[in-house]
Amino acid sequence: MEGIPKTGIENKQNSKSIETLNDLAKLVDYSFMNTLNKDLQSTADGIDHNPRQVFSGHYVPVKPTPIKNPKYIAHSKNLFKELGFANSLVKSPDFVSMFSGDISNVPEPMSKVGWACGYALSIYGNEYYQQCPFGTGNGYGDGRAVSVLEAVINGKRWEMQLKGGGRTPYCRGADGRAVLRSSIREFLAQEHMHSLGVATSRSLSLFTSNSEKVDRPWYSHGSHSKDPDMMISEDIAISTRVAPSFIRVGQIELFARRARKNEHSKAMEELEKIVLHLIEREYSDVIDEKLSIEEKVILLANEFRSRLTKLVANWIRVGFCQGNFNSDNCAAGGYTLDYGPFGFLDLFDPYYQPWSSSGDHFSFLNQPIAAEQNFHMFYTALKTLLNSKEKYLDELEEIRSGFAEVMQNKMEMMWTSKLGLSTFDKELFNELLFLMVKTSVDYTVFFRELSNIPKDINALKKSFYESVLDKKIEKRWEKWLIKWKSLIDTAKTKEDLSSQMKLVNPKYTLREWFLVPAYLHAQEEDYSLIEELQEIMTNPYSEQSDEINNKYYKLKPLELFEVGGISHVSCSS
Ligand SMILES: Nc1ncnc2c1ncn2[C@@H]1O[C@H](COP(=O)(O)OP(=O)(O)OP(=O)(O)O)[C@@H](O)[C@H]1O
Ligand SMILES: [Mg+2]
Repeated sequence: MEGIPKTGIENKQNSKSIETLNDLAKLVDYSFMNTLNKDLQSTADGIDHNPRQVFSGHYVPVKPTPIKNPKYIAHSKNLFKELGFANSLVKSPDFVSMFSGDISNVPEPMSKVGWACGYALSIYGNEYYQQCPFGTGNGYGDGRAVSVLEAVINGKRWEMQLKGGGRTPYCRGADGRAVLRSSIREFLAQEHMHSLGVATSRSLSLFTSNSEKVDRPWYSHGSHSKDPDMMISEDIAISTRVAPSFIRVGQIELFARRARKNEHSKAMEELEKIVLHLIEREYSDVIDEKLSIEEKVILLANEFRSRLTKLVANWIRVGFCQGNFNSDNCAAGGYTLDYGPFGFLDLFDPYYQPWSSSGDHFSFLNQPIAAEQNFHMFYTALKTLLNSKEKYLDELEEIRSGFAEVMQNKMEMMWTSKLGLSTFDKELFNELLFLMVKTSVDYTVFFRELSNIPKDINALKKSFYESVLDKKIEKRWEKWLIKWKSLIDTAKTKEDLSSQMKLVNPKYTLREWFLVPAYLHAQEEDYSLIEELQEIMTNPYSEQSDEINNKYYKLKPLELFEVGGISHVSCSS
């Protein structure tokens, strides 16, 4: 299992557990402030909450806006343990203040001002400027995400970022807030993905406000409408997410676009600085500091290609669809970022897409292509740094043009492991795809049942949404199973193979219809379902109690298909 790729910092443990904010303050390290540029127009106090253009610099000092009357909802016990945080820390008044947005009284040397970053947007390989209210791209970036801390904890560098932390210059006139519903989804999903062994940003804590609400478009009960059909008033929340950095492909693009257009005298220097920063934060274990910038760029492209292809193959392995895989939602460290209109598959559908506004671009089995489009934008940005040096341009081009093949290999390896085989069998796989679509199969239940190495197709029928099978299709399933059995690794005992497959095919995934009651109850101040889901979904490969099995290992009820807010969403807020 792997989480976020290692940062290469020596794995030094904290000398003692972190019980107070003062203990945490001793570990802070804002070294990026020495190497990156601050926006020159900003003032040091960070009271900079109105939308405006940010023309240069890598970050803008921003003071987060606290939520009123913060109330604890959840924290990740797993991440707390990894960081060496005592569980009692989460309820201490100074921790609650800080991670609900009030950093005005944090202990020295913690910064009393946070920061937000600008980034560009490309959708499916096309540069966009329209989403910026000024039409220039200078007003787009972290509109509601404010980082508040960087620290080296247990030998790893972590950045902590409030999502929903109030307006920043990039807010585009919006409120800078996140609602409780979407914050619960993101909070649970990040830790679930980590437990599934998929690289991701992590969840630290989640606080809601006891008294502040905002209006958001949403669906009326049982609505089949594609877009929300009403406005609702929702509680707001701040969740804190944690990663080695939050640099996005879009961020590298922003500086490359400025350099390409020679927008100001430091544009090229700022591009180089952000790329070196990315390498330092996310790739220092594989890229030697002493190499030339060109050599570093080549290694970076190669390693990011490797991480991104692995990431997307992993998404497909666990049935995850990111939903809005634009370049600004694509972390340059190669992990999952932005759990907005994401979804876990119930019914297997290659075109499954939880975000009703995206068409097929970001649909389930198109994610490798969407990733390639983001990689193309990353490549285009990096090219700007190679100073027309042919040798390096050729190498970079080769990495770019090899993306599809590397992706295909990773996909084949992934399917091979899901099927418990040692080599990829195209014919067997294509027939399975056909049958899964034809029979309307539940993706998670099917692969988990297959992991039991059933003697006939009866056990697999548990995963079929189709209750009556066409005779011809039934015969094809039987034939398929016989062929599959003839190909599985006979050197292994049935038990060994089954255990191996169960480590690849999760039993429990965070389906949207599990999340809906959890956030609805939370709106009534009942957080028990959040706790229950947290427990179950951080052990997704384990066999759990019969009660949990009956409740969470099952097909999606038919009446929930095509219902707005359950089967699709139109925005993430
Ligand atoms: N309520 C809001 N107030 C201000 N800015 C917002 C708000 N909602 C979204 N944004 C900004 O709009 C852009 C696009 O939104 P998107 O849904 O991709 O992001 P998000 O879920 O807020 O962000 P992230 O990618 O940081 O997880 C982002 O730059 C985001 O910061
Ligand atoms: Mg986003």
